[in-house]
This record gives sequence, structure tokens and C-alpha cells, in this order.
Amino acid sequence: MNRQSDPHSMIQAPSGAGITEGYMPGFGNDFETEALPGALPEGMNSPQRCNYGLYGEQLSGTAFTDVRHERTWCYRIRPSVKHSGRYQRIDLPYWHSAPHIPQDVTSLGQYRWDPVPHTDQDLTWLTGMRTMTTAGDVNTQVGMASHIYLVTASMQDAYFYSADSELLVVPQEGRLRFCTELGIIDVAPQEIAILPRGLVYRVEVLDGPCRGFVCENYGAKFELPGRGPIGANCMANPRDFKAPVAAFEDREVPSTLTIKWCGQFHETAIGHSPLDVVAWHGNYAPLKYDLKTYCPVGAILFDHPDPSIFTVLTAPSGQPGVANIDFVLFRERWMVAEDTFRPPWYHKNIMSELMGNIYGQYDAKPKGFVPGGMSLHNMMLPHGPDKNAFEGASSADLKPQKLDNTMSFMFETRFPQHLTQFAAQEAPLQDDYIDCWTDIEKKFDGSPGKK
Ligand SMILES: O=C(O)Cc1cc(O)ccc1O
Ligand SMILES: [Fe+2]
Repeated sequence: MNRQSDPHSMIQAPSGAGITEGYMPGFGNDFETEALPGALPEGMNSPQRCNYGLYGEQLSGTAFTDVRHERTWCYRIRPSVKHSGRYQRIDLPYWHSAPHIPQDVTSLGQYRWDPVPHTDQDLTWLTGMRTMTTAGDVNTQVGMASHIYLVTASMQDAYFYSADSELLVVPQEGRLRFCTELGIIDVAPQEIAILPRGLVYRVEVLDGPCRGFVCENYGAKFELPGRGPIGANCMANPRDFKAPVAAFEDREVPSTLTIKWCGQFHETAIGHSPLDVVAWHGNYAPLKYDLKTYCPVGAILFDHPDPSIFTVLTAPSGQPGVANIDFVLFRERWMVAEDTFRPPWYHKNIMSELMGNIYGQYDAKPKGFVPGGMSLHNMMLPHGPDKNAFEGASSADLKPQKLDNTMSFMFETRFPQHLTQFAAQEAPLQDDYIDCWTDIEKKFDGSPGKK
């Protein structure tokens, strides 16, 4: 448990009182934090009257009847119904939800994209979101969408929440600030942010332009994978996930709140900032995580394990062992395996693999898969090292080798991922991607021996 109650750490934000900065460690911890001393009720959730005239409100991320609960109690200036009104449907033409299978687009193939370039438009978190793929069904809360964000402008007096999804944000360029109901999270490349379903926030540009990847998870929340025989240590350690301390805004200005709900976007006008939670306690909170704290475990004698050893987070599907989404990280590590083809093997997979490059070079694709770029190898579509990677790795001197200058990730999904029109027609799709396998030679000549 963490109790943060240090009025001296308050920063006077231009917008008014009550902004604090700081984080509390621990994945899934039951946190407690207050931006004003005594704002949290002691020993109970719903006192007859709350201190400071605050309203108590519960935010539930799990069903009331679930076996484990994710929920947070908020003590706020106004209850959320006051941050609500008549909704008006709005159009965000580049942000799509599953099922979304455009007629003139096929997703059967191996695809790779160069980084989606910035434009000269001012784009916010909402207008700069570009859906690349969708899988499953947002209405039945299964599957996901992947997006690229291109953000150059802060949201001003504008707020957002997704009732549809939890967002996993993977910055690749620039720094963003998520001012949320539960506190402030800053993220830079090589870090991630996790924004739970239903949480209201505003996104500011700290250092632009900003580009990155988003996994929009329609299903159960991401959790740490069971480590099984690996034991209690390594991979992603719970203490490296950080939740923000409470921070609030007491701002009365005309504002808008946009809601993503069953794939549609609606806007409502309100007269104040909805980021008015003065104190909270619970385990349903936004998090940040530094990917450099991920401790990879791998092959220390021979062979190449399944990439699941690099799972950072997994979003369960309800079927044990089969994830709705796995978030997998390929970062710097030592390669030491003897008599082994060290890069990923050739394979077909029942899961669908969307990859993004955060920086550097990926071992199976030394060229062409560049920082900011993406690739998609959908369900049961063959892929693996390109010709050069194969030749290099099959004749390499197998000394211990540090794979340096590399950080890529995979959103590996249970359901096939369908390209949007943007991904197929507007984004810089590499038409010649599959040629990287064209020159792979037939080496078999009927005679035994390694070739
Ligand atoms: O296709 C890829 O590059 C991702 C991947 C990496 C790996 O080490 C093993 C399997 C796999 O799908
Ligand atoms: Fe793969």
C-alpha cells in the first residue's frame, strides 16, 4: 500500500491547483493516494459525507460478480454524471473498430510498412489515430485493433475515454503526457503506458512530433504472464510498473468530452475539467513501464525457443493458455546458443503477428523493417528470416554475440487481423516485401551432409 500525501510536492500548474507528479510502484497493487491531506476516507469507502465536500464514486473494471476485482474508489469534485450530457455523434474517419473488413482490401498476405510519415496538419490524440488492423468484435469484447498515432498538438479543454477498450501505448518518437483522472503519466520511446477502459484523460505533447503504436484491447485487461518454471524473477517485474499519484484540476472552462463506445464516437459539452479526482484508492489504474527494465530469459545452450519467453503482458481470452493478445518484446540480449540457427525460424502460426520496430535492427530482417515501421504475418501465413538473414546466420561464427541496438515488439493475437483501407492504400506499404524471400535457394541435392 502506498499513501502519498505531500502537499509540498504540489506543482502549481498554469490551470490551477492540485497538480502533483510522481508514481507508485507495483503491477496490480492496491494503491491509495491523495492530492490533499485527509481527502481519502479512513477505513471505509462511502462515508455519509466525504471530506472537502468530495463525491465518492467507484470505477469498476470487472463485473460485480467476478472472482477477482479490479476497481478504484475515486473522491472527486463532481460525480462523473456531471461530466456527461447530451451526446452527439462525431466522426473520426481514421479510427476503426472490429468488425471492420473493407470489401476491397485483402488481409491474406505478408505485409510490411515504412513508418507512416507526419503531415503538416495539427493532429491530436483523437484526430491523429490511424487504425492499421482490427480483429474480433468490439461489441462482444473480444479482439483488438492496432493503430499508429501521429500527434503534433495537445488536446485543449478536450478529454476522452474509451468505453470499448484498454489502450496499450508504445511510443516510438516524441514524448506524451497523459493527464488522467487518476494522475499524470509521461511516456517516451522505450516506455509504454496502459490506459484502462473507462478512464478519462487528455493527451498533451511534451516533445513533438510524436509517433507510436497502440494496441486497443477489447477484452480482459492485460496482466503479467504466469512465469511457470521460470520462477518468480526475470521477464517483467511487478515493481517496475508505476501508477500515478493523485492529481486534480479545478477548472471551470467550456470543454468537450469524447467517448468511444461500441465503435462509435460521441461528444458532449461540459463546463469544467473532468480530471477532478482529489484522492483515490484501488487497483484499477493507469500504468507506465520502462521496457528497459524487462529482463529477457532465453536459450543458453542450443535452439531457439518460442517467442512467448519474451512476453511482457498478456490479455487472456478466457481459454487457459490462449491469449486474446500477447505483448512481446524483442530487446537487446546475448545470443550464445551453440550449433543453432539463432534468428527466428521459418514458421506458420495459428496466432496473428503484428510487429513494430521501436528502434534499431531486428535479427530476422536486417533491412526493410525500420524504426517506426510495422509488419503483419496473419494467421497461418508463412514467414521467417529473409534471404540475407538466413545466409548470414547459417554461416556465422557462433561466438557469444550481443544483439545490440534493437527493440521491436509484437501484438500477437488470437484472431486474424484485418487491414483497414488506410493500411492497405494510404500508409507506406512495401509492395516488394515478399521479395525478401524470393532468392532463398534450393540447397537440397540428394546428398547427405550439412549445406
Ligand atoms: O516472426 C517473427 O519474427 C516473430 C517471432 C520471433 C521468434 O523469435 C520466434 C517466432 C516468431 O514468430
Ligand atoms: Fe512469427
